[in-house]
Parts: sequence; structure tokens; C-alpha cells
Amino acid sequence: MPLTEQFDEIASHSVGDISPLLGQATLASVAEAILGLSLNELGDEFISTNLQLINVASNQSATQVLADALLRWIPNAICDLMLYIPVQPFSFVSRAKVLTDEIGKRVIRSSKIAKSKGLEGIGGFYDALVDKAQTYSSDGNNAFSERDILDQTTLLLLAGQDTTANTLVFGFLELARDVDLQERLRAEIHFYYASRLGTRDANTFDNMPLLNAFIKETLRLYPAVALSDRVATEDVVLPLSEPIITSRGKQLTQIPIPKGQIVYIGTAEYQRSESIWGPDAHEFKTSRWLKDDGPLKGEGVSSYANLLSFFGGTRICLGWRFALLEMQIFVCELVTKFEFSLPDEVHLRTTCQYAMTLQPMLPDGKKGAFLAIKRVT
Ligand code: HEM
Repeated sequence: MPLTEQFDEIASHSVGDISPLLGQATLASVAEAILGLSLNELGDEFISTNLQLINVASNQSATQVLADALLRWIPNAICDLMLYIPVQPFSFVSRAKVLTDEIGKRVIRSSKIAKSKGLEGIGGFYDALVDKAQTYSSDGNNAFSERDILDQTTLLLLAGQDTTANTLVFGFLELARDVDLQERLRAEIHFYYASRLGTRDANTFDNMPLLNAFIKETLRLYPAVALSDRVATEDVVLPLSEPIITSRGKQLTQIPIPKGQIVYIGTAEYQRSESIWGPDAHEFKTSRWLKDDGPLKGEGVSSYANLLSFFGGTRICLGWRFALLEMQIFVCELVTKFEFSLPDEVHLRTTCQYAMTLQPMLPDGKKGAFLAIKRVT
């Protein structure tokens, strides 16, 4: 069922959980764009295994946190063998791997058959990858193989789903808290839709100042990947923009990092730092992005809006441009059709928890985000 119809269904009961709906919608977008497949074509078993996998990843029990920390030290070959241990988290991962492999192989086969008959492929990103794999193979310069493509399928489907869905959920929660912002956003979208005479392409969305300020502010305050890590490949000395005082009272202006050291990058910390974003760094304020002199008080990083939400450099999020367009479209479609507010019931109020990605959590510890929804009249 299309997302707007699912929101209509919530509107008919007045309150409902938008988190699973956005999760399915973002999976549908990624599957369509990457594999050229609809949700139906992915199959019910894949969808439910994928959901279980996300639920396992969202679990923050003490055992899970300990297991995540220990996994880092276990060699890959042993990790692969561990997938055969018949306990639930491992069986979800290995089943998801088998199903994703089957889907990937099916898509590669259809793409090759279509092309061998001189027809268009299946239309997704995979088509282009299959072309590249074949070109390189025929050159004898095999940059990547079909196996390499298959190995990336799980990553692409998972990386593109919960990140975007959760970011959208937090954005809609902020909209539900601020009726005035909702009205101004709705007015802006109508204005730009009308001035572009019905054309709705990337330019239309990129030109809407409040829409993009809203998305940047959501990404700033709710970075889906709030903590990243990297391993130093050589000895380096990291200069500090602000000195820190150690527990022994010593002031440090730089930190030596030996080769092999794991370094954690606190994206959420950077994006809420008062010295960078100002004293109101902890508040959701779209206005900070609409000022002529920009929102930053210090030095910025990264290639998108000085945010680390998509990280940066050579390992920047592969889908960042896709994610932005996707969020722009979802917000515009839903805000023009629906009004959002927070439910009166306190037990339905969402908070935030970090587990692999930043998750919307209900007071009972389950993932979810209930909103009161009305059709725009
Ligand atoms: C709001 C949405 C998203 C956010 C905030 C986000 C954030 C990130 C971040 C921070 C990383 C780097 C993680 C690290 O190396 O520590 C990453 C990697 C990645 N993302 Fe995203 N992402 C989003 C959406 C997407 C989408 C829609 C796709 C696919 C269509 C995608 C595909 C990937 C892939 C494949 C990687 C791994 C890249 C590599 O290792 O070189 N992401 N993402």
C-alpha cells in the first residue's frame, strides 16, 4: 500500500506509529533504485528477516553491547563460521545473507538476459554495476566481479534503510512539536510546486530554503550514525581545536595516536558542540541555516553542510545524495497532505536511544514513534 494511504489509515484512527511505515518505505525506495525491484518482488521472507535483523541491531542489552565489542577482536574467518551457531541473532544474519544473495543473483541474471537480447536492463543501480563488471572482465582488467557486487547487496539494503527512516522519524517528531514550522513548510512547498508548474525534480527540492534547513537541522541534531570509528594506519599527532585537561590536571593541545589505534569520532558530540554551533546547539532551530553568515561559530568539516552525519572523505556515505532527495520527497509529499501533532498519551511519547543507529524509542523500550495525524483540509 502506498505510504500516503498508510498515513490515511493512521489518520482514520487519529494516532499511529510512523516508524515501521517509514522503515518499509525507505526499504522500498532503496530496493527500487538499486535492484529495480518492488517490495513485493523482494518477498515476504526477505522483508521479515530484514526487519528482525534491524531489531537485533537495535537491541542495547548488556550482552549485545559486550558481543559487539568482542566481535571487533575476532578474525573474519571465525566470524563467518559463527553464523552457523544456531542462536537467533546469528540465524537472522545468515538467513538474511542467503536471501540477499538469492535476490542479487536473480537481478544480475535478469539484467544479463535482458542485455543479451538487446533490451533495457531492470533499471536499477545494479544494471550499471553489471555493465561495469562485464566491461572490466572483457578488458582482462577485472576491477570487481559479480561476487563483489553480491557482497555489497546486504550492506546497500541495510545502510540505506534504517538510517533514512530514523532520520525522517525524528524530523516528523520535531514537526509535530512545532505547528508554526509545519505551516511555513507547507506554504513553501505549495509556492515552489506552483512556481515550477508541477515539475518536481531535484532542482525543485534543492531550491526550497526552509525544506533544506529543516533537513539539515534534523541531520545535525539526530545523526543516524552518531559514533564512527577508524583505525590509524600510521603514527600521527592529532592537534586539538580546544585544549583538554586530563584527570591529572595536565593540559593537552594534541594527542599522539600510534599506528593501529582505534579512534572514535563522536559525530553527535561535534554536532551539538556549543563552541561550533553556538549556545543554542542543543535546540532544534531551522533558523540557524537561514542566516546569511551560516550557522557555524568555528571551523567546519565535511563536504555536506559542515555536518558529519554522512561522514566525509573517501568513505563518505555512498548514498548521501540519494538519501537527501529521498527525504526531500517524503517530507514534501507528507507535509502537503497531513498535519502532525504529538499524542496526548504520555506512554506514546518517543525518546532517543543509540544502538547501531539513533533509534526512536517508546517508554516501554520498544522502537516506535506515535504521532497524531490529520488530513490537511
Ligand atoms: C539519512 C540517511 C543516511 C545517513 C545519515 C547515512 C550515514 C552514513 C555514514 C555516517 C556512513 C559512514 C559510516 C562509517 O564509515 O563509519 C555511511 C556509509 C554508507 N552508507 Fe549511508 N547514510 C544514509 C543513507 C544511505 C543510503 C540511502 C544508502 C544507499 C542507498 C547508504 C549507503 C551507504 C553505504 C553503502 C555506506 C558504506 C560506504 C563505505 O564503506 O565506503 N546510506 N552512511
